[in-house]
Amino acid sequence: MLDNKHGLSLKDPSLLTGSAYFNGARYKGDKVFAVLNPATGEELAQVANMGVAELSAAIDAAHAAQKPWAARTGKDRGAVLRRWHDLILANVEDLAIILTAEMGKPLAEAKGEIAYGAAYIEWFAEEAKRVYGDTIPGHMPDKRIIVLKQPVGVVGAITPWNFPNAMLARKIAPALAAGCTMVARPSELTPLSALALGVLAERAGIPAGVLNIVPGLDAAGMGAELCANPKVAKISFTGSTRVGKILMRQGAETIKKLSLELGGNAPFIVFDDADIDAAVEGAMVAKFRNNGQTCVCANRIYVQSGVYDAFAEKLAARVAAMSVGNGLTDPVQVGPLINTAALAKVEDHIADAVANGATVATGGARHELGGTFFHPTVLTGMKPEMKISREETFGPVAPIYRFETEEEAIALANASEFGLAGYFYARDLSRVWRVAEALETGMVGVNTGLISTEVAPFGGVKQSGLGREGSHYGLDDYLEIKYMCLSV
Ligand SMILES: NC(=O)c1ccc[n+]([C@@H]2O[C@H](COP(=O)([O-])OP(=O)(O)OC[C@H]3O[C@@H](n4cnc5c(N)ncnc54)[C@H](O)[C@@H]3O)[C@@H](O)[C@H]2O)c1
Ligand SMILES: O=C[C@H](O)CS(=O)(=O)O
Repeated sequence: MLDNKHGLSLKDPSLLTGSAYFNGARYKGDKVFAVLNPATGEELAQVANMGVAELSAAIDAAHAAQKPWAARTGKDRGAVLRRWHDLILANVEDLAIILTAEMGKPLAEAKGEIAYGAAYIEWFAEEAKRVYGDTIPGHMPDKRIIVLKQPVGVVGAITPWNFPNAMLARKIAPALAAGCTMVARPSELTPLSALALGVLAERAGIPAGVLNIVPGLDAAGMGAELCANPKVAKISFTGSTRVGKILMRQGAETIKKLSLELGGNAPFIVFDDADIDAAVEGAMVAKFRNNGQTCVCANRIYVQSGVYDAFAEKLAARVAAMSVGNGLTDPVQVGPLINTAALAKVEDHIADAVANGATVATGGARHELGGTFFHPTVLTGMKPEMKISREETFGPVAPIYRFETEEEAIALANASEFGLAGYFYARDLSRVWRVAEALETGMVGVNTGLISTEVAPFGGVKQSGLGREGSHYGLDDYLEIKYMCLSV
């Protein structure tokens, strides 16, 4: 698809914009940065390099817009969100092309992400009408107790590059449904998807100042401003645990509310009573979705001794058959890694494992396409002391560890400071309950490798984050509880 704007074949070229959007207006300025296509290295667009001054202006706009936005009924806010949802789905082809071009995931996965992000908007368009309070029997005859739920106020959002549409939609939707306003700073690697969402938000009738999207290279400075500015009530962050800790420290000064969706290191356990073919299919999804660049990806695969060889052989065969290429031009399963740093981490994890006795069952090397393309890889003979056991690979490497007993598998799975997702395959019902309850994760997939949905509470424990996104729980993170004591 190489015609019209920036070499992309878009039905609506106005969706590809490099201008920041805040206070209902677009800003480009003379300071810009380039966004590159990771599959080709070509420049896609030049994007406004906004800084702390522009971010502060956007925060002022969000603050001024918040009370009028909250004063509208939940039903009215929901109707605006619904219009935005409908516009996103009506433009799914263009949004997916922009997403694949800047992030690299195959077009089919990009379309899936757009639909997934829109599902959060649809969900919270409905939830906007259900911000319920309580009445509590008074503690004295002349007292009446009412519990109100009110929006927290201005929300600062910072999002990652791996799901540049859905990770932002999953924050904007509950925030605006609750009556909050938002200033969002997308990843400098993939700002175009966020800016396209802004174009459609304006068309949907989201008022000026309610949603503000401010790209910029100064991630640390802009994050510090969001954390320090007293007009910002809450930080909603999705990204690495490393940055999450920085934001927690910076937000402490003004007691910022926090939603943190951080790093993972998901265990994927296959017991000897599992359906092995189903487990292989589950591992393919849990490991290789988005080329392994997903927070809930299986990072460690533990297989019980009796089925180890059969599982490893089947998985290696499926992985070896995966097609690799430019997700924009070819119907491939695996695109490029986002950048050379990601490629270096994948190679480092493989080299460390092999140096400590692991075997490459398939893959293990850069792809002939060059750039950041890499052969999907399966490693066997893995040991807990290897780097890949304790670090999030965030790439297409499936390390398979052998275990003997259920107790050993649970101990191995829980030996991590992370606790986002975990998966296991087993058919014994008592085992299913024992293992699901024992895993120290926020989410557990049982006989499935795909758990992400807007109807369920997404989030982690330990150092994988705070709070939940999606489901009816997801609105709570954007609401304050107020208790009213009425003398009658
Ligand atoms: N739990 C989840 O829902 C979830 C979802 C997607 C990604 N992630 C995690 O995100 C990571 C991959 O994404 P990434 O590479 O974009 O993460 P990252 O933490 O490097 O960057 C995330 C965002 O923070 C910004 N940032 C970087 N340094 C900052 C600072 N000092 N202050 C403020 N902002 C700063 C980045 O520019 C980016 O916009 C992985 O660890 C992955 O597990 C988690
Ligand atoms: O990278 C993790 C995101 O949360 C993606 S998903 O929600 O699992 O699809």
